Amino acid sequence: MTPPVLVVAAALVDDLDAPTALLAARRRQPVSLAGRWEFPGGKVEPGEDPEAALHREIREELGVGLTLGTELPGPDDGCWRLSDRYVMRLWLAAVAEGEPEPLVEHDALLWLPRGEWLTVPWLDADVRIVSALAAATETGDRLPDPR
Ligand SMILES: Nc1nc2c([nH]c(=O)n2[C@H]2C[C@H](O)[C@@H](COP(=O)(O)OP(=O)(O)OP(=O)(O)O)O2)c(=O)[nH]1
Repeated sequence: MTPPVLVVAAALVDDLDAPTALLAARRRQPVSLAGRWEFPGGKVEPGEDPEAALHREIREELGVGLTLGTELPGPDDGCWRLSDRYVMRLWLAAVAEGEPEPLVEHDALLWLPRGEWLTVPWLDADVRIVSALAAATETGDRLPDPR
């Protein structure tokens, strides 16, 4: 069986220590996923370091530099299973440089205030991840430091 492809993505927030706003990105393609919201990111290339891939993808897709925060580990060997073909790793991140714009893969970006993170139609696999992220970043329940 072919091993799943690793996708890396960023939960971009306004403040890594006390996140309130979360950036959602609306896919423009393929048609089957267009109009649904996701965490910006993409596939890790063969031999590529996952964190380097995340910086590359976000630079390509949103035109910004990142400060990476802690990873939100998932229940599938530390990853989040998206489908038979893909698993995802997700990091909290803040914009270090630039202003996010929907350059390539997306046709809209939205900063969602806390309490409204689930109010847009996320890709199916992302719904439980957004819920887990909201729970993990509630005030007083901080994720551990990344390193
Ligand atoms: N980037 C991203 N992909 C997701 C999320 N949730 C989810 O199910 N996926 C799926 C959609 C795609 O089928 C798959 C791969 O992601 P992608 O299409 O963004 O990868 P990519 O940017 O490298 O794509 P491409 O250049 O090859 O077109 O992961 C998510 O939150 N973010």
